[in-house]
Formats: sequence, C-alpha cells, structure tokens
Amino acid sequence: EDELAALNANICQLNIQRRQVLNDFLDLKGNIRVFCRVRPITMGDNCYLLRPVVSLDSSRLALYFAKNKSKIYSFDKVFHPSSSQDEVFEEVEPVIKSALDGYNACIFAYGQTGTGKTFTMEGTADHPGVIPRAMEALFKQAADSNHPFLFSFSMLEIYMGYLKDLLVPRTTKATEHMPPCMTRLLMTCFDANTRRRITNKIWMVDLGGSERVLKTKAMGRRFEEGKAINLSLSALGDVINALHKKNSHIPYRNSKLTQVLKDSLGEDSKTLMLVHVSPKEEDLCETMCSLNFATRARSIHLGNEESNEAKVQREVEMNSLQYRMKWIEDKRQDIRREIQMLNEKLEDLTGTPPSSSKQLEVSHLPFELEKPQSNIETVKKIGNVMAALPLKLPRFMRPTLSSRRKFGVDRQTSAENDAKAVKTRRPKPHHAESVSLPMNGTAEYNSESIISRNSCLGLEHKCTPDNETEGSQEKSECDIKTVVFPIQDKLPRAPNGKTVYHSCGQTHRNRKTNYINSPKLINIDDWLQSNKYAHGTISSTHQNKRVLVIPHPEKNRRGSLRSELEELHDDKVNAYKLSKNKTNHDKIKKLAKVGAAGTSRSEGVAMPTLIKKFSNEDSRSNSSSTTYTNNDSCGTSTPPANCGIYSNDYFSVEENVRGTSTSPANCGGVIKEKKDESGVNCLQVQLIESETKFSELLMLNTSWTSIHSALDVSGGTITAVIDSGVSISRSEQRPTYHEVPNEIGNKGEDKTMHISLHHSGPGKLQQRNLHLDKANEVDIAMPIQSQGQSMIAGICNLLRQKIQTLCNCALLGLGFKSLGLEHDFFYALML
Ligand SMILES: Nc1ncnc2c1ncn2[C@@H]1O[C@H](COP(=O)(O)OP(=O)(O)OP(=O)(O)O)[C@@H](O)[C@H]1O
Repeated sequence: EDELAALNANICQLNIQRRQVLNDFLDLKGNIRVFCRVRPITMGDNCYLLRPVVSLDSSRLALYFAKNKSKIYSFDKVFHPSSSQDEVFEEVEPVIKSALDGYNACIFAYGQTGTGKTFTMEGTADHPGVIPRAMEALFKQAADSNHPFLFSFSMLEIYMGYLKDLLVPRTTKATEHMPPCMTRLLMTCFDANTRRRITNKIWMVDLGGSERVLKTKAMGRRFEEGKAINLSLSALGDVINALHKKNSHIPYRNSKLTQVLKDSLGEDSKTLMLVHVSPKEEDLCETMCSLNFATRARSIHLGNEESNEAKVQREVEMNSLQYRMKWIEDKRQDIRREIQMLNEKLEDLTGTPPSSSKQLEVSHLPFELEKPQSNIETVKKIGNVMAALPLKLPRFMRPTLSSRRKFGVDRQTSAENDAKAVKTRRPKPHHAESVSLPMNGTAEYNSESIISRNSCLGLEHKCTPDNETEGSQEKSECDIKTVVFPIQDKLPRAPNGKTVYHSCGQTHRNRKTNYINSPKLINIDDWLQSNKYAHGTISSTHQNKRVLVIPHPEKNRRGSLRSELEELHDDKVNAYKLSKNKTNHDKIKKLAKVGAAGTSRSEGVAMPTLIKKFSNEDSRSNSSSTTYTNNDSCGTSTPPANCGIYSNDYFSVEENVRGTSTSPANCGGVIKEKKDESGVNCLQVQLIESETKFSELLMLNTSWTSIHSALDVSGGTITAVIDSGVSISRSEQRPTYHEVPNEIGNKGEDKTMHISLHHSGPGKLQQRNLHLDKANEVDIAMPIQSQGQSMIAGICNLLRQKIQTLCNCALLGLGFKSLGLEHDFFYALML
C-alpha cells in the first residue's frame, strides 16, 4: 500500500510536469495556430488541369496563378492531399488535451464549400474526424484521472445572426450556404474536498462556406445568408486582431459567433484554425481568399516575421519539449503498469479486490497543483460530487452566476449543507462510455435537453442579443446534461452487452433508494452500551478521568496501563452486575452502619454514606509524618497470610484540594492482588479521579514491607501515609522505593487500610486520603455502579431534552406554516 501511495504521488508529479511542458510547448507554438489542409482531387474533378495548389513541405504551400507567377504561404502545418485523419488529429490533440489542463480551446475549420471542413471535423464512419476523436481522447483522459467529470455536449448553428440548437428537432429549410456549425464540449471537473468546480470548454466550429457572395450570384435570402457568414468571419478576424494588439476593447459583440466564443478566444485559450482549400483551378480565387484570411490570423500570432535563427531556436526548444513530453508519457505508462501489478498482488494477498481509490491515478487537473489528494480522500470526493450538484436546492440557495464566476467555487452555505446531508447517502459513481443524446420529443428528451432549447435560441425565439448570449450560455452550462463520470466502476451491462445508461434523474433516484434501503437505526440501549464499552473505564466513570495505576517499575508503563484499564473496566462491569443483584438501599445502610461500628480504626472510616469510604484528612496532620526513601527493590519479604482482602476491592475517593472547596469528587478505584514480574504478590491500587492534572502510579507490595511509588508528576512531592501515620514520599520523577515498617504489615488481618496521598505541586498542595474497608466491600462497589447509572440517566435526560426541543421546533414550524409561509422560508429557518 505504501508503494502504491508512492507511485500515485509519482504520477501526480508527472502530471504536473506534463501539464507544464505541454503548456510551454503550446506557448512556443503560439496560442493561435493555423494549419492548412488541401483537399485531394476527387473523381469528379478535372484532373487533367494544372493543379494550382501545391504543398511544398510540411509548413509551406505554393499557389500558382499563371505561368511563372506564384505565391508561397507559410503555416504552422500544411497537410497535403494524402494526409490522413490520424495525422491531422495528432497535431490537434495537444490543444484538445490542454482543455483538461484548465484552458479553453477553440478549433475552427474554415474554407470554401466542399473543401473538406466537415470531413476534417466530423469525418466519416471509416475516417472519424476531430470531434469524435477529441471526445474519445477526452473521455479516456478523464477516465484515467481520479476526478469525476461532467461532460456536456451541445451543437449550435448560427443562422443569420441567431443561434439555433441543432439538438432540438425542428423542420429545417434548405439553405444555399452552410451556416457556421458550432460543437461545444464542456467539461466540468469536481473537487469535492475544496468544493471547487472547474469548467473548461472546447468549441469545434465548422465556420461554413467562406465563398464570396458575388461568386455565387446569390439573391434575396441566399444573399443574406452568405453575407451573414462572411460578416461572422470578418468579426472573428477583428477579434483576433484586437486580442493580439491587446486593445482595451475587444469587439466581441460584433457578431454572434464572437459573442459565443468570447471566453474561448483570449489569453488563456488555445485557438487553432484549420483552413481548407480546394486543389481545383476554378476555385483559385476562393483559395486565395481563404489563404489570405488564414495568413492574417497567423500574422497576428507571429507579429513580425521571426528571423531564421529565432525560428531554428524555437524549433529546437519545441523538439526538446516534445521529447520530454514523450518521456513523461512513457514514464506514466510504466507507473500505471506497476500500479496495476501491485493492485493484483494486493488482491492476491488480501483476497479482496483493492479499493477503487488505489487503482485511481491522480488526474491532470490544476487541483493537483494545490494539493495532491490522498486516495481515501479521493473516494470521499467521488461520493461528494453528486452532493455538490445543486439538484434539489431551492433557487435562492443556489450560487449566483457572479459568485460562481468570482470565486470559482460553490457557495459554502446551502450547497455545503446539502452536500453534508447527501454525504451519508453517497451514490455509487457511474461510468458512461459514450454520450447518449435523445433526439426525439419524448419525455426523456425533454429532461435532457430542455435548457438547451431555452438557452440556445432558435429562430422561433425572438430574443434580444443580450439574453441569448452570455446569460443563456451560462444557463445552458448548468443544464445541458450528458454525464460521464469516468470512475473505475463501470455501469452494469445489459444482457446484449450494451452499457446501461442512467440519466441524472435516475442517478438521483438511485441515490434516494440507497438511502432508504440502508437505514442506520441504532437501538439506544445498544448505543449506550457500545459507548460505554468503546470508551472503557474512563468514559464509564463519567468525567472522572484520572487513572491511578501502580505498575511494577520494570514494566512497560504504557502497555500495562492499557491492560490495567481494560481489566479495571471488566471488573467494574462485573461489580456493576453483581451489585445489581445484591443491592438494595436498606442493606447498604446496614452495611454502612456495620462499617461505622468498628471495623475501621481510622476516624475517617466511620462514614455514614457510601461515598465516604475514603475520608479526607487535614494535610497538616500528615506533615510531620516520617518520610522514608529507600531504593530497595520490592517484594523481598514474605507476604502476610491474610492479605486477600485487597483482591478486587472497590473503593471510592474523596479528594481535597487545599485552598479550594472540598466537595468530594465522585470517584472510584480498584485494589487488586497481582503478581509482579518476579512472581511476588503485589497489591495494585487504581484510582479514577476527576482531576487530570497528574496521574499517580502506586504499587503496594502485599508483604507491606515496601511500597513502590512511581509517580508521574512533574515537580512536587507525593507522600503516601499508610495507616498509623507512617508516611512515604516521593519527589521528582525517578522511581523511588519506600520501605514501610513491618508492624504495618502485621496488621494484615485488619480489614481497613488507610492510605493518604499528599501531592504538593508547584502551585498548590493536594491531599488525597484513601480508606479501604473490607467489611463494606459490596457497598464500596456501589459508587461505581451509581456513577454508571447516573451517566446513563444523564444521557437519557439529554436525549429527552433534545427530542423535546425538536418537537417544539416542529410545532413552531407547523404554526408558521399555517400562516402560509413558503417552503423556502422554513428551509432558511432550519439553516
Ligand atoms: N481529405 C479528404 N480526403 C478524402 N475525402 C475528402 C477530403 N476532404 C473532403 N473530402 C470529401 O469531399 C467532399 C466534401 O467535403 P465536405 O462536405 O467535408 O466539405 P465542406 O467544406 O464541409 O463543405 P460544406 O461547406 O458545404 O459543408 C466529401 O465527400 C468529403 O468526403
């Protein structure tokens, strides 16, 4: 798993590098690049005529006008007639891929009618063009990433200055000129962690026949159509020109085409123009016009013609970048293979398929620049994506257009809350392998494309230029739906082998179903029990979290502390059960009286209440006690015959902090017989107290000859007084062994032990006196039991209060509702 994580981190780094290199490469190539493609001679063409258009090499094209008259055009790339679709796409691909790296891209096909624009952009079944290949490449790249994507697809046509949605079926009139056809691929990538949504788009535009209107001798409507197309092209040229000159005003609004392409034509966009020319002599004038237009666009990018030296230098750099890109690509492939192998290995070892997160590769997106995502986070993220979609939010809670633009994030308020709510019903991510676009007027169609119809205004909609441009485009961004979540989990396949697609609605429904089908109802008793067990002793003793454990000095303190805690917890549970059977109030009182009657020799023993099994004593009374410090090892003497009273005895503690109020802390503890490492019986005292300032560890040897006190106190002194005024003390952190006189040990038959612990810390003096009374053994267990009960009672009480509050809120809401307020109002109120 570590190796997997390292490989993923590697891939993340490589992706960052790849993006950087690609960007540098495109910068060198220029943000506006112009390619030229010459259509091959077809059967219908007069091939006996002299061909006026000849591609000289990969970047130059010669145009022959007449005998000895020619003109040479230079472009970034010239595709000669025999160039394949593969070759074309190879050059286009970097621009397409830059869209997944956070750039908008725009690919124009320009040229006279019949020169092969549609062939290049769409292609045929046998020779797919740029659009299908681009989609395939993008889907593949998205599937390789660990970010979910939403792909939206739309096709528009600009007819006589109006936008027309080509995905909306309508009766179309035959037109002389093919108007610009614009295909938009919109990619939204979600990063649920940062709640960021990055959207990039690629416009692939078939600009339509650019032939001169005069040549077609068109009249009336046809003339207008041709004119509109040429105006669009002219406006496009103006925009590119203004962008190049960095004018303060860019004339986007001069045509619908430039208005629509506004955010894909600019500094952070990659623009590619594919100019198409015919090889026929009769089209010479048109060819020249097209080439001149393309040259104009290219000259904008290049500015002054660069020197040969600069050109060579640029090409060298580009080659090196290309080499580097190839290296990165190969390396990525290698790492992905390694990841695959490791996953298989892991599967073999664990017997379970590795989680999808481990198979995922870090994507190519700019998110990585900020923070490479961990695999676990990735899985969470995928689940959060659907939550991030503003599916059912009231309108007023959705992020506004300006806020989305300004921050590039969804608003943190309502959307986040909604996301949190949906998180618990995380949907299974879906994978779609291609785009399903319903093309008829069915209900499904309406759900998928309704906004497309609203936003992309056809001729039927008499709309103003304002509302049919930016706003409508933004609107359509949200709502044209073609969903591809390129996650590892594939969609189920139908028996016929076809992928089963889910519409967004279905996904949402599925999500709901999942939620309903997996209720997480917890029995409150179970919860209380599990909570009690989960937190062990500490939680079951309420907030009394101090634990005093007295380990052997050579023992590993941490390990033993944990095991002691577990044992203590078990003991307490047993005690709780035991006392549940035994206890009644009268008996407790009786036993308490017995204890008071004389089993204790210490004044603090005769306590009327259970909680006073250990009494306070004035710390000053102990201040004169003898202090023993001896580094003798424990357990050297024989234990007294009767020391079984200390086995699993329970007691409670009162604590007195000098100078503060002396309200007893409702604490518990346990004394147990244990064997130390040398096999000697030891007495272990564990205290659970409310104080958390320091913990004390004390082990009493059952021989009563020595006491080891390993005190985890920073500074200060702790003095333990056992029985009749014999005290031991320990200061600093070094374990010290205290010898206790034998006569104390001889009192082993006594049923009372009295231990006083005094802690004089840097700031204050604390005293703690412990009394153990064997006679009241059962009673001594009670405080622990009552604590447990009181905790449960407390939690129940808290729950009851919460439920009451909820009921009150509901009643209040119903009251408001009867006033006729809107649903949205309550939503906001709840928030
Ligand atoms: N490079 C090419 N290789 C093979 N056939 C081509 C090529 N370019 C174009 N063609 C063929 O030429 C014909 C006209 O091409 P296409 O329809 O793509 O032109 P167009 O510029 O899109 O025309 P219009 O502007 O009218 O849409 C088609 O039959 C197409 O198959």
